[in-house]
Amino acid sequence: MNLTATAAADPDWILHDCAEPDRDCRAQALARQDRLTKPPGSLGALEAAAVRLAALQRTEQPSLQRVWISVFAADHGVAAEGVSAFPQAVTGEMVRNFASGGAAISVLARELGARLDVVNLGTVNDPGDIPGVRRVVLAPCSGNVCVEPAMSEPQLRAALQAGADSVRLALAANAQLYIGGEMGIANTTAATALSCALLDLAPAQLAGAGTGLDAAGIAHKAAVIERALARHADARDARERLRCLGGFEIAALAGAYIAAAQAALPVLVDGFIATAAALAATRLNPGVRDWLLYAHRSHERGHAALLDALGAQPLLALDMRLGEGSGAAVAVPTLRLACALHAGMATFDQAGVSEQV
Ligand SMILES: Cc1cc2ncn([C@H]3O[C@H](COP(=O)(O)O)[C@@H](O)[C@H]3O)c2cc1C
Ligand SMILES: O=C(O)c1cccnc1
Repeated sequence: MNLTATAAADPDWILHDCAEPDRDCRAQALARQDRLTKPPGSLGALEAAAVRLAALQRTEQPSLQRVWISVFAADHGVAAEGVSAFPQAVTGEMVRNFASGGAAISVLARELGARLDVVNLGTVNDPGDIPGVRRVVLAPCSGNVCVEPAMSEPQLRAALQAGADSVRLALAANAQLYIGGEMGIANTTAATALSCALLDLAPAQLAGAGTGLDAAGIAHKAAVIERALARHADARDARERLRCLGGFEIAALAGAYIAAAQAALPVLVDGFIATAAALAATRLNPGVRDWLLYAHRSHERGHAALLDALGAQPLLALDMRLGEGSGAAVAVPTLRLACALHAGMATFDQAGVSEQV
C-alpha cells in the first residue's frame, strides 16, 4: 500500500478546531432535569449524561438508537519481548472472530443493534480479505518500541486517517454515538508506555496484568516499558510520543476521537487502551475533551490514574478488562435509559406533584 497516497489532503487536519457543544441545549436540558418528578440530582450520573448528550447532539431530546462501533486491530513489535500472556497470532485470529460474530464485541453489537466495523491495520497472522473486515494494512506489525519507533511518520498519518475514515462512515450512517475498540496482543504495553510518557509517570505505577500476567510478568513488562521510554526519551511532544510508543490501532483511535470531535459526533471511550488513545487525542487537540464520555473503569491497574488525569468520571466499574470496545458497549443501555428518563418523565407541573419547599 502506498502510504503517502492515503495521507489526508491537509496533513494538519488533526489540529483543526473541534465543534462546540450547544450551550442553549445544555441549559434547557439542565432546567428540564430540575423540573422532572424526582428530587433534583437524584438520578446522579444519569442526569449529567443526559445533559451532556443534549449539548453534544444539539437537541432537547438526546437519543442513542444508532450506535457505531469501529474495532481497530493491529500487531505490536514489542510482543517479541514477552509482555503478553497470549501469543501474537491471536490478533489475526480475533479479526476473523469479530467478522464471524463470535467475539464479545460482536455479541454486544448485535444486542445493541449497533453497526460493527472491523478494521485490520496490520496483523502478523493476517486473515486476508474476508467479508466484514476493511483492510487498511500499514505493515504486518508496528516496530518494537524497545529498539525503534512504533511507526514511521507516514504510518502515523495513515493510522490517524484510518480513524477519521471510520468516523466518516459513522456519520454517513447517521450515527448518534461513536465507540472505538481495539485488538492487538501486547497493546497494554504500548498504551502504558505512551501514558507514562504523556503523564510523566513511572512504568511500575501504570503497568498491569493485561490479558493475565502474574506479578513477575508485570515486573518484566514494567522493565520493558522502562527500556522503551529510555530509547525514545527524545520524543518530547504528544505526536512524537504517539508515533514512537503507540501502535497503529492506538493512533487510529486517537484520529477517530479527533475527527468525531471536529464533526460533533459524541464518543464513548472504552477501557485502558482506548483511554490512553483519548489522552493522546486530547494532547494533540484539546478541544476533543468535550466530546468524550467515559464508559467504565477497567480492572487494568493504570486505568484509574489515566481517568483521573483526564478528569473523567466513568459510568460503570464492572472489573472488565477485555477491550474491543466491550466496556463502552455495555454502558450504552445505561445511557439509553438516561435519555429515556430525560425525555419521558413527567414534570412536577404535568403530574401535579408538589415541588421542593
Ligand atoms: C482471545 C483474546 C481476545 C481479546 N480481545 C481483546 N483483548 C485484549 O487483550 C490485548 C491486550 O492485552 P496484552 O497487552 O496483555 O496482550 C488486546 O488485544 C486487547 O484488546 C483480547 C485478548 C485475547 C487473548
Ligand atoms: O481495559 C482494557 O481496555 C484492557 C485491559 C486488559 C486487556 N485488554 C484491554
